[in-house]
Amino acid sequence: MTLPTSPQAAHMSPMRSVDEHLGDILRTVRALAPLELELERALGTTLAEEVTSPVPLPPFDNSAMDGYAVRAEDVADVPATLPVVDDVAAGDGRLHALGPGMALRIMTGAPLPAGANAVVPVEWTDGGTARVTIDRPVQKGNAIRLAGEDVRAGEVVLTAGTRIGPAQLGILAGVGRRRVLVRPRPRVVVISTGAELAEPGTTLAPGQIWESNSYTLIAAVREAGGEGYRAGIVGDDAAGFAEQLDAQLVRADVVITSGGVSMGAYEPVKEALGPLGTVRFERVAMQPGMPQGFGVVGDDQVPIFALPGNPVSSFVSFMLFVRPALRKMQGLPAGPAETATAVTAAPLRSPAGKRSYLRGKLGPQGAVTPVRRQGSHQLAALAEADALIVVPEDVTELPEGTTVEIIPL
Ligand SMILES: Nc1nc2c(c(=O)[nH]1)N[C@H]1C(S)=C(S)[C@@H](COP(=O)(O)OP(=O)(O)OC[C@H]3O[C@@H](n4cnc5c(N)ncnc54)[C@H](O)[C@@H]3O)O[C@H]1N2
Ligand code: MOO
Repeated sequence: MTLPTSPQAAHMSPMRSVDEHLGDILRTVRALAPLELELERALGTTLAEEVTSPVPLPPFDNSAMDGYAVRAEDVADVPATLPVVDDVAAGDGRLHALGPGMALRIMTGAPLPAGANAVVPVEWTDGGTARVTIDRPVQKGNAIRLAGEDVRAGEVVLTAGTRIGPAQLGILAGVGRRRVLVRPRPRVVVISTGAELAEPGTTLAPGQIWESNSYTLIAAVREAGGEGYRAGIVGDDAAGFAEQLDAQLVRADVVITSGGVSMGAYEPVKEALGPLGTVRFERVAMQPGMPQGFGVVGDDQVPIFALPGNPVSSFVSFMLFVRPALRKMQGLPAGPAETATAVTAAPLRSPAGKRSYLRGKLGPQGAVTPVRRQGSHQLAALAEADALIVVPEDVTELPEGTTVEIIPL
């Protein structure tokens, strides 16, 4: 049997910067076409229209409390006893009018009767049903919610590009909408490659490890607003990978692969995608995550991210490159991962010529401590971290007490 040969390191092109690679990606991906969805399905999507209210909100003047609708003038001298002429409950569609010297029992949300200018909370009265004695005077307008004081008719309540969360769904329903035009959540298929990978929950055979990247990546996809699908494990065979990719393309807006992109003899992703000419494999000047592939595949030109297999590398690559792409597809502002600043609580080292994303733990007073294990395979250390510490390409050593950029996780 002839073993496949490794590509020759001598012919490698220079590394691209993180910013150049992200630039290529953001120039390639497009916002997904808008789609009308029922409200029940719209959580987490991004609005693709401006939403206005067809009516004022509240639509009519109404009571903010359970109590009695009165004219404030009639209860200026207390105690005041007034006849209770009727009851108005929320949802009462009758036209009520209040004459001088009278009171109407009224509930929260009920329409304010014509002629009334204040509501006395029941707690300030004897609670009478035929006659009521009121112990405290009220100001005009007390406990009244005026029509339009939340939203005027025709007013914009949500602008295009707004991410729909629970409160946004509430106002959509509140202005009477059943359906809404949104950019959908991108459907992202994750394919893990590697002959050594076994499903978690199974017994490990010699040479095997449990597959973890797809779980991390799918969770990260969900947090970034997408729908993640795990396509399972493909071995180190390029034909098997190509077949799986083909089968998955029908349901994917984006494909992420992990593994099979470095310099080994068995690199199925590189082998299958390289010849297509639409996916570039490059070395990006970063640590971890140096080997990266990106391009488009299939008739629909589906963006594909071929991420390195090391667990920390694939996660960091997701945060730097895939997340901004998913944001752009959702019509959200997309650019480099957002950073904050922190002060190092220990000295740091970083390779020359590469931007490092060290795993760190945030502490009190804006301090960040690098976690003890910084290997690309050290997944437990990643799980301990809550920030990536960014060390620029030209910096190799940082003393304790240096202000650094961090990417909160
Ligand atoms: N001669 C060279 N070797 C390597 C280079 C290089 O430049 N020259 N780069 C190294 C770097 S950096 C990285 S990162 C890795 C990337 O490798 P691949 O993307 O080809 O990934 P694999 O070789 O398949 O796997 C790497 C590592 O990660 C483990 N792995 C893979 N997939 C999973 C998964 N789904 N769940 C958990 N763990 C996974 C795999 O077992 C390997 O240990 O290449 C270096 N080598
Ligand atoms: O660049 Mo690889 O991503 O460290 O281990």
